[in-house]
Amino acid sequence: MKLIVDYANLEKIKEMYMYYPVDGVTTNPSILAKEKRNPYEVLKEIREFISKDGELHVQVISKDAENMIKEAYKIREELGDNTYIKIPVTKEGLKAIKILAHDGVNITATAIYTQMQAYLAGKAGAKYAAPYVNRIDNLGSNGVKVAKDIHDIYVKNNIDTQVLAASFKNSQQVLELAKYGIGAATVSPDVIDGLIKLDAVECAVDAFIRDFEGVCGQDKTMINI
Ligand SMILES: O=C[C@H](O)COP(=O)(O)O
Repeated sequence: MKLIVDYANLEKIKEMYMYYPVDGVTTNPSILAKEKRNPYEVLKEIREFISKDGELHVQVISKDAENMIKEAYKIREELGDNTYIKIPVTKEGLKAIKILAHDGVNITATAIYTQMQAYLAGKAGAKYAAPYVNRIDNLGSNGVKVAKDIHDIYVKNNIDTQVLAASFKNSQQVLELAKYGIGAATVSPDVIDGLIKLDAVECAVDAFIRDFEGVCGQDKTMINI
């Protein structure tokens, strides 16, 4: 399972890349709005940092297929042809996905709440489909199960689309989908930090250091004993 950073703040993205084995960056209009400046400025800085081959996902704003397609080409012109264009899976979105995928544009089908949205997006040629795990949970359904079902539907129907699960609020949701082997999860920095934050680990490391210092003295390491 790829691990992608769902964020647009460059400093935070740099920190995530420094500490964690992450595979790319996803954004959406709300995430970009938090930066409070021209979204293309923000996205170009991210693109420069992750390099031209890094995986970057950027969402269109329009609601009709014709303008979604125009936006897709503008985004590619600004950020490179390998940029994944996020298109919400509405009826108009499906029309745009079909046309763009046919033209070789990388599509991430987004705003997915149901298995059937994902099935149709996959058949239309999307490279990724992004079910919103936590938002589905908040509707009283089961986001992890929806994401697993979508993975199974693709495998059983020979649809060459990967699940890129999104909208995570806790480690358990990420763990369940990693165990299932879905294609990718896009996760906010605070939830990524939570994947490894465990007091027991800190306590174990501190105990090792105390034992070592008991024999070798304080501030000693394997370099200066
Ligand atoms: O682009 C979609 C987001 O990953 C949704 O995440 P959120 O539910 O935390 O806003």
